[in-house]
Amino acid sequence: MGRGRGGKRGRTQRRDFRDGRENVWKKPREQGDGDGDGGWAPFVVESPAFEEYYKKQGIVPESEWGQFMACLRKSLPTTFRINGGGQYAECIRDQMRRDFFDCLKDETEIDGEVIEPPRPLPWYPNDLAWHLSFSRRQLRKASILQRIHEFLKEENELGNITRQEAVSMVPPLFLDVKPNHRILDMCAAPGSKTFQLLEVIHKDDQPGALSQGMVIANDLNVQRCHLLIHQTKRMCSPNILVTNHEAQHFPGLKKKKLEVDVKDKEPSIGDDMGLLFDRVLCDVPCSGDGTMRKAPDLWKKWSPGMGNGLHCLQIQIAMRGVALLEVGGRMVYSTCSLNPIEDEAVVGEILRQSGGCMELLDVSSELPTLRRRPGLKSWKVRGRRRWFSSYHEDKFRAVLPSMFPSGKRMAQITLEREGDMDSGNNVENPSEGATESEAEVSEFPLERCMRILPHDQDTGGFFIAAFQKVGPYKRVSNSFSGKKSRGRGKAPQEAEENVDNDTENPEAVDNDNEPDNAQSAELELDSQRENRKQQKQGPWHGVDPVLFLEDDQIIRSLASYYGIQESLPLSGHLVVRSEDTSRVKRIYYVSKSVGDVARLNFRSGQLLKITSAGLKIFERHSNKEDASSCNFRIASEGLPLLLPHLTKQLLYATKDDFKLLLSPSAVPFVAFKDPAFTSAMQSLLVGCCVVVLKDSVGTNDVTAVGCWRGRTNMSLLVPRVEADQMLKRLFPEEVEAGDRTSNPVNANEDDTLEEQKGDEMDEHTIEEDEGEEKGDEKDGRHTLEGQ
Ligand SMILES: C[S@@+](CC[C@H](N)C(=O)[O-])C[C@H]1O[C@@H](n2cnc3c(N)ncnc32)[C@H](O)[C@@H]1O
Repeated sequence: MGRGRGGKRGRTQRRDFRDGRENVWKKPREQGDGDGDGGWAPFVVESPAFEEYYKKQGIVPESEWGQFMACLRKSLPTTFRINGGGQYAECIRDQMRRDFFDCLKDETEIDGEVIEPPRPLPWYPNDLAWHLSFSRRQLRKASILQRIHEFLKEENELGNITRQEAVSMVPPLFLDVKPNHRILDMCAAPGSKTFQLLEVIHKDDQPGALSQGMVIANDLNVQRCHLLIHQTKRMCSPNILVTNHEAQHFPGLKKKKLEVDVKDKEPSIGDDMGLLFDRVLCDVPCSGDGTMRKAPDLWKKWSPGMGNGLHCLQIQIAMRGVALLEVGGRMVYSTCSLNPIEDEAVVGEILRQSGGCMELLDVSSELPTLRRRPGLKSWKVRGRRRWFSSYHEDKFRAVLPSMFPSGKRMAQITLEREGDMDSGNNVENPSEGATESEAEVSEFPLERCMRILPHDQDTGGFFIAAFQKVGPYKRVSNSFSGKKSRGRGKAPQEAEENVDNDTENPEAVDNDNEPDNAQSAELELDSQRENRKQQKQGPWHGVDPVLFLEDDQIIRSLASYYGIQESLPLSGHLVVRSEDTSRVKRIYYVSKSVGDVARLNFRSGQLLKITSAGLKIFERHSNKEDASSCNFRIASEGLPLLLPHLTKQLLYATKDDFKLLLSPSAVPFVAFKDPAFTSAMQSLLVGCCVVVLKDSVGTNDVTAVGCWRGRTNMSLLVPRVEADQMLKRLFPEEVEAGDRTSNPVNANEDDTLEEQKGDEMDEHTIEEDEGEEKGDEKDGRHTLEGQ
């Protein structure tokens, strides 16, 4: 297990600090490009269209334009977060400071080049996020930098830190999460922000007690959902549910009318209002032009159509978030795009459509050390052929009205004029004095939005807006929404008003006049339409339902074999994915909060497509040596949860014996040095057991591993690579560098893992990545080595 919750168990997270950042800045030379060296060429980092667009939008004062562009062309520094929060994370931070960073405090020079010392991100709580900026050349020259690099690489592999772009850490901080909150992360993969949310949910956890909060992490892309499951596994949290829906059609769970059961004595979630959330994070798909520093290929691809094409989807997702938010709850909308069409225009439309139920929060007093610029109140819209300063100019409906600061369009003037004529009003000046040349200004306090510019603190670009729901959501019909929708861009229906799956009966947003330049929106929506058809079929075909394990025999056998105390209730908390309990391969533990949602989902007709629920704690394991023994061994990630409640099959080893146990092959009983340990071992039943490092008991870093007690020997139930990392961490002085590397088979497995995992590199791109379904299957490799 390693070290408890929050990456402390040491799950492998092989992500090399070198990789990703620098390589992204090179691309293969086209074949036959002349020099024949087969080498690399840098990306072209300019785009006249980009410059023209943003100069016109005025997101950066003219005087700073050069600085802004120069910064965008530079590669991004490395930033990382220490995982898990709490005392353990603080220990790592202190060790890192003491051993490495303190000696670099005062800028040092290498060959006349100044080394910028590592520094904590000033706005991130408790100095748990850091910024490093060394060049490869500096790394080669200075041994201290090499040591830092190695240390971070290792911590990353152990799952103790996560590389994450600085600005991507911001949205969860403005969500003001409390440990008892129910949170919906609408577009969650690859999961870096979900991880942060889980950290807060578990921040006050005491050993043996479970948090009441939960996170539903949703993503449209199933491969990316699996990536997220893999990332968040390191939190060892039973308080997470991963779902796979179009966020704009995220199901509203409510008991079917007939099933609102009077026999239910205790009120439970969903009885009255459907499943609502205390916090909603809308980190929507976007054009991602704030990420050019790490994805320089965007320079070549960039066009205004990228943002225009996503505007509609972004509004739909956010409005679904509004509907699913509790009154009094907070929602954060964020993009890694600098484009006002994806940013302020969407925020304006959220405020417009929510008819006063959403307030745009002034969060200027929160995270005061984070440098940000106020949102724009005025911007322009770029159609395919021309610029529009105002809806007055869009006579041919080339762009969507919601893209304008006023949210109006020409058709509206006609309608207003007709209305006014009917009521005998003066229609001389229907547009209240606005003329074609006048730029529009939004009526909303959009200056409360935040735009993070790259050159302000050497980051990527980002946009964030925080809302509070101040009243129930009643859909506001657009004054020009009388026409029939052509079926695309359906608006979400509010959860409060919806008894059944609202995807069955979506109301139409008035976007029947598609903008000329919305082809990418068309493509995006096309690919999602297919998915929607399938979503309407729920319960889900081809997706195993989440079922509560009600087989008393199995539950009793687990409780009695491992001596699980009542402090960890099993009944009502164990879920499986197969109806036939004789074939159940994995058992998951869900917190009460997740269990409640799973039950509600059942009563609502299984509208949720659940990819993963809770935390895997047991895996089937046939025991050939003793058929009468328990058929389930403890899964590595379930060990931190179980450990405080175990009373049987539990051993405490001295350092020497623990080290022996971590060796690659099975260890005969007679080889252990401590006779008390050997005799305790012999008194265990044959099968899975847990060995705790004696010295770690009572510390923040309880170290334990799952083992197999055979007839004459003990072997580890931990992947080799994890055992090697544990060896290295616990016995650094004794483990030879050569011994530390895992065997080639395991190393390869994990390299593959690394490629699939992705990190902030992928989080804001709208293209599919190369993730693979892995989820639990990956743990099929927890084989009994050496038996
Ligand atoms: C900006 S990324 C999210 C990054 C994530 N919040 C994180 O911090 O790791 C946007 C995500 O939205 C997903 N996505 C795209 N369209 C979606 C939709 N209609 N509903 C839900 N998710 C969607 C993409 O698969 C992608 O993973």
